[in-house]
Amino acid sequence: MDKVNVNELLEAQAHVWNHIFSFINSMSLKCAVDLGIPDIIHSHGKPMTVAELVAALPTLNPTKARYIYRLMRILVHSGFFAQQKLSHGVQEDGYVLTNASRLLLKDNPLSLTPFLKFELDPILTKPWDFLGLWFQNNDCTSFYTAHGKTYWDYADHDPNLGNIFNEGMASDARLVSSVLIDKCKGSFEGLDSLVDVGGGTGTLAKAIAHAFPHLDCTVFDLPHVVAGLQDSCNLKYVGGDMFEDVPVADAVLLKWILHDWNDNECLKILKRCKEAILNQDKGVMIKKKVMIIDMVLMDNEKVNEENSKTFETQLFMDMVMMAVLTGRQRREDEWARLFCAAGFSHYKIFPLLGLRSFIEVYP
Ligand SMILES: C[S@@+](CC[C@H](N)C(=O)[O-])C[C@H]1O[C@@H](n2cnc3c(N)ncnc32)[C@H](O)[C@@H]1O
Ligand SMILES: COc1c(-c2ccc(O)c(O)c2)oc2cc(O)cc(O)c2c1=O
Repeated sequence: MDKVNVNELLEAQAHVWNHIFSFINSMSLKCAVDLGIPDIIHSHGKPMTVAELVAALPTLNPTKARYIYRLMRILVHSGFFAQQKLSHGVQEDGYVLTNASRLLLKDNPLSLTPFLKFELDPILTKPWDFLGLWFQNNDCTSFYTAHGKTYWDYADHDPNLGNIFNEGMASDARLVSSVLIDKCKGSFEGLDSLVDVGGGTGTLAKAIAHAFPHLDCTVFDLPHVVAGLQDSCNLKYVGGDMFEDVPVADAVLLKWILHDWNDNECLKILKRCKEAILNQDKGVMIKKKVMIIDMVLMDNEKVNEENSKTFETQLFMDMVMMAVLTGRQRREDEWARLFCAAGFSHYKIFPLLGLRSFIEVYP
């Protein structure tokens, strides 16, 4: 302690405090979404004063009205709302949306609210309280330590969790599909068939089938996930287990699948995918491939001030995969080892999806 000067001591204290309270950012955001604040400001159509906001909150207890500006103050700080002058010459400010809060509007087709609701549901946040204990016991995940059962057993007895999960995944798939179809069009051209392995309820495959009407698309997921879902012209649902067998196609898509699983499990999945594309007897005209949408974890040495928030978010997701499932995020060298071990010859990474990349892997 002697060697640390007073400024350094106080800076260190501030750093520790900031991290002690960081969860308040997530929870304040969840609170604003629970109260419907982004939609209320959006419907107002012009900068909204705190008094107008308070008056428009349908379920607000009147004794809490005087606290709303404090909730808004932290959310302005974290970039979810901004303040603008009401009009020329008027002193008072009103709240407006930012690009981030526009992504939380209920009617935005790309809304991330379902993903927020899934990730911040108490069932998913409880495991964080048990992380320390998990490091000291034999449990497979901190989710198990918190709840006494795996995520899958929990979901079996709580259908609501399955619904929140599917809606969260579908909301992400909507955003990704809009970017993918725009930026990676060329990757789908020339293919006759595609299977989306672990495709959930089919949000991504539906968008691809719509954008490429000549492409036969299959959504492949566990039988209970696809049960009762309706096929349409160039889209069909198939139930099964990706560790056993994957339907044949020119290309296999794996979005947010491999990060759920450990290396041995990924190897099994990738081998089944390779068999699926090689069993499609089409000669050499079509370049068969496995298409992966997942994170490529940044190398430590490449992290700088500009990209440090992106790296932090990637690390958050890596921790989520550790706490809830047995998966992980992987660096490029870790991906390359997996592809090689599964018998693929080469790969290309297209860093076009923000935190995630589009990776093509060739047999
Ligand atoms: C993280 S979700 C990803 C869903 C979708 N690809 C997306 O990104 O929106 C993982 C998906 O894998 C499916 N899944 C898990 N185990 C599976 C298995 N053995 N065979 C096929 N699908 C499986 C789950 O049901 C779930 O829909
Ligand atoms: C709760 O588990 C999470 C999954 C998941 C659930 C069920 C399955 O059969 C899976 O294969 C995966 O997936 C994700 C994916 C994410 O990108 C973030 C998550 O928090 C989760 C889960 O928590």
